[in-house]
Amino acid sequence: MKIERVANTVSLKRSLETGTEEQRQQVLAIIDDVKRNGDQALKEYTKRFDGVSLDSLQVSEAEIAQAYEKIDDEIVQVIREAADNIRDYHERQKRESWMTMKEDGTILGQKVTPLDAVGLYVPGGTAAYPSSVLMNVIPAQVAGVKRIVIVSPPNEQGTLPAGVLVAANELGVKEIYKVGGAQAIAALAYGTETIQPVDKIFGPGNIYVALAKREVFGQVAIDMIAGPSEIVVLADETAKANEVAADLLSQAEHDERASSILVTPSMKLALEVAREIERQLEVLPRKEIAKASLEQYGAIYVTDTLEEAIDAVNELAPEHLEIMTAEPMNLIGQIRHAGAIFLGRFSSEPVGDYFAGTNHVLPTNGTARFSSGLSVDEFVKKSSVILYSEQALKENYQKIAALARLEGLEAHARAVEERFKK
Ligand SMILES: NC(=O)c1ccc[n+]([C@@H]2O[C@H](COP(=O)([O-])OP(=O)(O)OC[C@H]3O[C@@H](n4cnc5c(N)ncnc54)[C@H](O)[C@@H]3O)[C@@H](O)[C@H]2O)c1
Ligand SMILES: N[C@H](CO)Cc1c[nH]c[nH+]1
Ligand SMILES: [Zn+2]
Repeated sequence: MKIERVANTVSLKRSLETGTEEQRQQVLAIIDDVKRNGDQALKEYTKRFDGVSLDSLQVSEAEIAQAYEKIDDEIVQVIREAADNIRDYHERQKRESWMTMKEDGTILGQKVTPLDAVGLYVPGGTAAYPSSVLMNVIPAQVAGVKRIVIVSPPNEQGTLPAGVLVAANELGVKEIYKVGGAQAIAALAYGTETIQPVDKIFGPGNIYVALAKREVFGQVAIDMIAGPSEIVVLADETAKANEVAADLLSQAEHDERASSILVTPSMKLALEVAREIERQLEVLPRKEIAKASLEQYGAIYVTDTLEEAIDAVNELAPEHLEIMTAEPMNLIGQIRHAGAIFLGRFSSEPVGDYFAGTNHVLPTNGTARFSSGLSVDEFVKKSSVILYSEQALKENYQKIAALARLEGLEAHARAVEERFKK
């Protein structure tokens, strides 16, 4: 990997795929077709893009049972343990409704209500992660969402990966449909004979999925348009090069467009990590993907001081930040932008991807500057509650009317005055 000497101005070489006008038109046509022709359109696109003809779109009990036969019992136990950790963490994020009463009898509050129905898109191919099923479904359940639907494109055998089905079944998800791409997003937004519409759509996918999510936004809510995975490791001379290299590779193997960056004031560590990466890369099964990712989007930045390195991290605003310095806890206050912060050498990034309990759906592409990872908040909405007493309105209606007239809204003013007309 290339080593660059930098001060505090660095940039993450990010790639945000926006799609072509032709792809957008194609997505619009698919959405329109699903709106008009429902299940029939879903089955036709599944045949065209996924190469399978399906009689039924819904995953059957028999498919779930077959999935369990393909997965070791020990892995099922591990899925359960990870699910418990994720549930425990997200329970702490739960917000309660609240009310407050003033002396004049006014009651103000906020009513927290779970969304009625949400849809989770699970991408096809090697990106069908059982862990992402846990990370999306559990916060929805903690929030109290009643109806949770999963959609995902079928494989050549006309079913979904065993790990995805087992993870979904372990959480008690009953509605799982074998449909992917823009057609799945259209079905979740507008409904078909088989798939009832939902209120919000979650989950990553390829460019067709991303474009479809953008198009249906407004009809339904969407979570975010997630970009490729990112990791920045902030390390000093106390870090172990083999561990830093392994963690950088853990995200590079996700995608050719993933970005893995080391920022360090130690040239010695930089040189060792570069060598370790070459060594470890050679024996990685997903070597080609990781190599392409490191070549295009990877970097080792060497700064003069640790302070400059911290500035660089804030500039990068990464999805994942690992701090491997002598006293990682002492630096946390200076980190302003990062989706998740992993402290110390035993908090390797995959700990968060799978098991610690924190969510692995995190802001990418620098959006950690202004947004946060997936949480229970994304599965609820909040209604303001107002109960004004007679005394409170009597004392304040003339002020309210004055503000209304300032805005030229006479009916607003008269509405509050009406109560006190002699
Ligand atoms: N950011 C994250 O957290 C994260 C996690 C996992 C996966 N991903 C992303 O998910 C994506 C997975 O992509 P994938 O393609 O394997 O699965 P996918 O499920 O996103 O897309 C498959 C579907 O794309 C549609 N499609 C394919 N070619 C088409 C065409 N020419 N016209 C119209 N529709 C077409 C088909 O309907 C097919 O079912 C990758 O881009 C990966 O980076 C991101
Ligand atoms: N690191 C990914 C998000 O950036 C999430 C993931 C799923 N499985 C493994 N990793
Ligand atoms: Zn990962």
